[in-house]
Amino acid sequence: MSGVPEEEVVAKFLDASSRGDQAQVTSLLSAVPSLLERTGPRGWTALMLAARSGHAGVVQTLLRHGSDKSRVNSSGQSASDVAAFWGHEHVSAFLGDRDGAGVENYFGSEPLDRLSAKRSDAAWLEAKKKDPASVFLLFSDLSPMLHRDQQGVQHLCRLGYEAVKDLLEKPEPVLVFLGVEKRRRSATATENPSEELPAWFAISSNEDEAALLGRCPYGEQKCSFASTPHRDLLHLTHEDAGVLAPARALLAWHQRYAFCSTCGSATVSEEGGHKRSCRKQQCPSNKGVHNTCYPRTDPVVIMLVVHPDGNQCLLGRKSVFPAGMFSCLAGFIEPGETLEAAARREVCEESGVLVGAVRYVSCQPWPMPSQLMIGCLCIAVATDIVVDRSEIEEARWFPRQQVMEALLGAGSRPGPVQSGLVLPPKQTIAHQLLRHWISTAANL
Ligand SMILES: NC(=O)C1=CN([C@@H]2O[C@H](COP(=O)(O)OP(=O)(O)OC[C@H]3O[C@@H](n4cnc5c(N)ncnc54)[C@H](OP(=O)(O)O)[C@@H]3O)[C@@H](O)[C@H]2O)C=CC1
Ligand SMILES: [Mg+2]
Ligand SMILES: [Mg+2]
Ligand SMILES: [Mg+2]
Ligand SMILES: [Zn+2]
Repeated sequence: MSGVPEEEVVAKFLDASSRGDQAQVTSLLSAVPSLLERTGPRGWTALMLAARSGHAGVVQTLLRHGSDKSRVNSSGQSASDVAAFWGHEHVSAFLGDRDGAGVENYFGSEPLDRLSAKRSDAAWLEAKKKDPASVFLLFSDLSPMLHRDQQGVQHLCRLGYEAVKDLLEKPEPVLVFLGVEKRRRSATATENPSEELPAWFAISSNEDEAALLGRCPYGEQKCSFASTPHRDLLHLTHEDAGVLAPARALLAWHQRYAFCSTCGSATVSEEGGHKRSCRKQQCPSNKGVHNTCYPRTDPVVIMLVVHPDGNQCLLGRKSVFPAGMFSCLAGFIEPGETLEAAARREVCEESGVLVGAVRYVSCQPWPMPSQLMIGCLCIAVATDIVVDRSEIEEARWFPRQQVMEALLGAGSRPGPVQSGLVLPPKQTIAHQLLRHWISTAANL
């Protein structure tokens, strides 16, 4: 390799990575290992270039040689961001700092098969309740029993039938059938049908918390009930968060809908805890199309509003936020309103900014108590800010660079917080919308 100008070798190496020429990448790397972290224009590494074109083999070779996958280009995009933007999911999965492989938003994973057809099969549900393989999640006032493993990771406590048997025997226990474990990927034709796989239930009890902790299979000392849901429930694994979201939302609904909102009579839990019907047979709520018997999901639109110059975004802060924290604007969708209209209305009400195009990005169940956060990217058409102080304390346009620096400090990757801006944690869709904007703006 001697005699060849170094810049020429770098260009050759980056070009081979972007074309997917694995043989040339390997041979250049064995001659000049320091090529691995050399960059081309706008801070692109070989790993980012290979990821952009979906060259899985080259990406793996570069990772094997120790390429740093957390590195970002001059626009703050990692190789994983670039692969995801170009739709190379298989590449972004193993580059993944995207926790929960393929699941974008916390609370959005679906580890259980809901098996909704079985909710009305009372005999099957009864047998499943007594099945020693069934799993029960125990809640006290909407807080799940949690335990911390040796690595400090928090999990939902999985209790067996024997540990909750007496609670199930009480009159009308608050019990919800969540579903059965999903079949393993290696499923064969001879494998058990879904009905035979372990079932999961959520049960709520108003017994003393200390007494409930005594039922924990991992030992009382290691268990606790979450005390601050907005904080404590954001540190579970993606799988547990995906089970918790429907469980908590359903239990919260049972807690608040003990009486019929049409006639005031008592309601009774049916269909594995997925319906509460009025006991009075003639009640209008028991006829035709109605929505008083079914669990609630309240749609909320959450927006990242981008300035027409493409380089700033609008963020607001409520007075209850920690110092320096700003987040995306959000608001409940009202009856008879499209999500686009709700996005425009809420942004205008809270900040005075006018929005044109609205594009859906992704959504997040938010079980505090049962919202569905519908995440959008919006383009502003008028940028003057007039804040509605009853909802928001302050709203501001933030430059892209400042958001990028704050994101690097917000937990998903190590990095100094120099920007003075604090963003919500990565478990929130607000954070993911900001990441989406940074990773899909120009320079890809
Ligand atoms: N996951 C995430 O990233 C984020 C989640 N969120 C969540 O989104 C939700 C909504 O955001 P927010 O900005 O507060 O909403 P809005 O801007 O619509 O304002 C909230 C106000 O709406 C009223 N309200 C409460 N419940 C409903 C309902 N079901 N339908 C219509 N109006 C209602 C309340 O008024 P009153 O109290 O006067 O009755 C409340 O003060 C919150 O629960 C918040 O936790 C918000 C931002 C980020
Ligand atoms: Mg509002
Ligand atoms: Mg709001
Ligand atoms: Mg509102
Ligand atoms: Zn009724």
